[in-house]
Amino acid sequence: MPVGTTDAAPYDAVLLLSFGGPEKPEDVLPFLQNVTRGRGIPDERLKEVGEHYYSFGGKSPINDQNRALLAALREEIELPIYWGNRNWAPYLTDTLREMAADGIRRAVVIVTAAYPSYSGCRQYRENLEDAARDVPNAPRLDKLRHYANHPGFVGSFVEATADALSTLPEGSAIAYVTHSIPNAMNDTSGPDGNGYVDWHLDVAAEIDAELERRTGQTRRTDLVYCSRSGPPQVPWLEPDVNDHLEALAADGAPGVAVVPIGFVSDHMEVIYDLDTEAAATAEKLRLPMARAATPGTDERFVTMLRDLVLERAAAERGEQPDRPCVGKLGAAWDDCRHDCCPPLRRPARPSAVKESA
Ligand SMILES: CC1=C(CCC(=O)O)c2cc3nc(cc4[nH]c(cc5[nH]c(cc1n2)c(C)c5CCC(=O)O)c(CCC(=O)O)c4C)C(CCC(=O)O)=C3C
Ligand SMILES: [Fe+2]
Repeated sequence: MPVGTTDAAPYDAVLLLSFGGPEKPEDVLPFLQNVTRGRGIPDERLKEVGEHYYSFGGKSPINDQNRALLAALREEIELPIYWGNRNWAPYLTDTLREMAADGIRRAVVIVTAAYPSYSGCRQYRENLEDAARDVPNAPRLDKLRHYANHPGFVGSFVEATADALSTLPEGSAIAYVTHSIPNAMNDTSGPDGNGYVDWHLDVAAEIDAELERRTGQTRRTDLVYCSRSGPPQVPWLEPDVNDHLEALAADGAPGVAVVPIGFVSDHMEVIYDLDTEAAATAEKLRLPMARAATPGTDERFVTMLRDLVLERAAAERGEQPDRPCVGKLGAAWDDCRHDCCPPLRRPARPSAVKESA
């Protein structure tokens, strides 16, 4: 049954908030400027990342992924669902303006990033604040809890990993992959620090455990990283997926399932850094590799998002909803603390979404 307007009270809309990406070659440079403004990314790295986009015709997959997710969500949720991005059209400010014009007073925000960190959480909230400041009568906004350890998200990756392994030789390894971030950013991720790595390790352990329950087999599994950026002297989370493939090949691994648990859909990092670059590394090493699917519009993922909207609505009405989660970390907080996931080089700014003290 689709979620009706009564179940979702006090919300009168949903906002899908994403990163955004270029649609055509002329968009690539202005997009990269939006993303990296004031972040000290070396020109070399920007040129390189620009080439990743040009090699796909200047078009990122992320916007079409979000259009597909919107269509799937609209089948499940009867409230109006809006879409806005941090770094490309439809820009968040325009979306909030449209919501205000439509008379939306209070919306629940789905972010297409599942884990705590400045890049995946507070940066989205700061951009909401910046956008809301420019919009008279902007709606009140609540962001869903981090959902990486929700059974819907983990379940989707369990199936995808099982599918990938089924195409590989017996005894193949699993490489869980996420976006690298500066070590210093991980140090302050989540309310107690190290949240980015801890959450990924917990999700990986749950997928491992479920696959072991199903098959009775254990195998080598690791958490590794892609898409490192920033100046070379700044330490980022390692090992890089390509170095890891070298290590697996040297150890005689019969194959590897590459499982992008850090990504909710096929972003550029997935189709370039994994499907293009890492796949070429594996080929060179003659290491059989299969990349597991991302959640995208998988039914478990879409149903999870619907359930999280209902859960949050119930909590805001003062009820005590069930908060499904797997792993050892427990369900995430609804409202982030004002001091969690701070920016690296300046104090935390106010955020448009509710925070706890
Ligand atoms: C943790 C994390 C996620 C996952 C959470 C989430 O999904 O938000 C993520 C997602 C994404 N990152 C993306 C693209 C880029 N990220 C960059 C740069 C950076 N990412 C960082 C971290 C993350 N990024 C960081 C610490 C930087 C350094 C600069 C800075 O501190 O901000 C750069 C600049 C060039 C470069 O430096 O590589 C680009 C172009 C796209 C769009 C892809 C598409 O088009 O499909 C998506 C979904
Ligand atoms: Fe990024």
